[in-house]
Amino acid sequence: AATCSHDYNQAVDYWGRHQAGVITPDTKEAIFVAFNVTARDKTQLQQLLQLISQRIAFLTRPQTLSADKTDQLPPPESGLLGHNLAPDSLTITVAVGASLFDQRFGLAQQKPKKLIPMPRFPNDRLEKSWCGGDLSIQFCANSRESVIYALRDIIHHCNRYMVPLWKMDGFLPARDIDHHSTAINLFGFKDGTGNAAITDSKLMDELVWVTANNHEPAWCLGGSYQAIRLIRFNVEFWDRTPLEDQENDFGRYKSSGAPIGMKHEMDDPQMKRDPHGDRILFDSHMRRAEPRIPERHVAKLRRRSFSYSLGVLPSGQLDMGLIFVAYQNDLKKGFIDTQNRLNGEPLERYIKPFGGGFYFVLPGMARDNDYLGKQLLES
Ligand code: HEM
Repeated sequence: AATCSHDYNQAVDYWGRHQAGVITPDTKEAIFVAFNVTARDKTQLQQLLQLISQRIAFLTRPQTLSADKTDQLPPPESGLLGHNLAPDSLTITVAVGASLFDQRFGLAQQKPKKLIPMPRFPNDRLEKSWCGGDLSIQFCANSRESVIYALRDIIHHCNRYMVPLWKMDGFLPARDIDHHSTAINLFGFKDGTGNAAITDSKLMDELVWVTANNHEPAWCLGGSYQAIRLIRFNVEFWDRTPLEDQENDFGRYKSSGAPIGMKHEMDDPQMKRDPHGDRILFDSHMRRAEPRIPERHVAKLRRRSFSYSLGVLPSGQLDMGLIFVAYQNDLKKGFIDTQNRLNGEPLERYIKPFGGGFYFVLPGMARDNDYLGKQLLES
């Protein structure tokens, strides 16, 4: 008989050299929220980061709530998870935007060298209310109520010092997470096949984590640049597009995920044996993003995207698409150069980026008496 063995008590360590949620395993649910900081000076900013860090330490481990309550006061927590707080693989990842380094907190000298506000790329139609923010917080877990609980808790404890600007809910197919298969996106294609393996720590240092090689301010070591892009899909148009065109747009088969001309998802596309782009078109998403000239990982980033699905647009079309997320230790060689290679790709007929931002994921914190951003504020 089939067994359901979902372990809600599963916990992901929040401490370490790096924050969790960047190269920890994919989850079924996510929330991305950008905040503006209303703290008035550096001391209040420090209090904010300490508060967030304490909440992360609390929320990401199993807890039993104490029974004492006063009916004359608001309950201390939302109650969404009942009496036992089970983290369900919750990770909370905090990153800072370029605007945090303006004159308010005296941090201009400490700004990560490559951190800039997200520019407009040619196919973008950016909506201001979906862009930027001083902070980005990524919540990931395997159930919707777990990420909502964590978001509500953090806002409850920290709203003295920050206000939410925009929020987007994301998901990955539960069946793919449960089966450890590559998640299928809302175009029906396996998304993540070409990603560098999170188990290869040397490669993660080369692509994702800031190391001494990146010549960043010392406090940045162990951090990473986060690029978030909110990308709307025209799924009605896509669903009327012939399969061959869909597959040529990506350079991979829809059902197997194999590179065109190959059998299996993980097969090498052997682009050297296709020098004229007869098999995998030069214009395909895969070949533009990762031309493999001369080597693998021309795109120096690691993707960790989620799908989103909202309501109906004024046009009567469905509002759904991708929360594209990339982590890299060099925003230029990672997201920006890759996006510039993709500009003008045939896939653009079906996609419209409308929001997001660039942020820098703070280095990790130690298990006790530490807080995120300590190196930044005390450097
Ligand atoms: C509408 C948005 C997008 C969709 C639907 C999409 C989907 C896909 C799919 C299906 C693949 C092939 C499977 C795989 O290797 O994961 C892929 C590969 C890739 N995509 Fe995207 N993607 C989107 C946007 C982007 C953006 C904005 C970037 C970066 C700027 C990007 C970078 C890459 C890279 C680097 C690969 C790996 C290619 C390889 O290693 O062969 N994608 N994408």
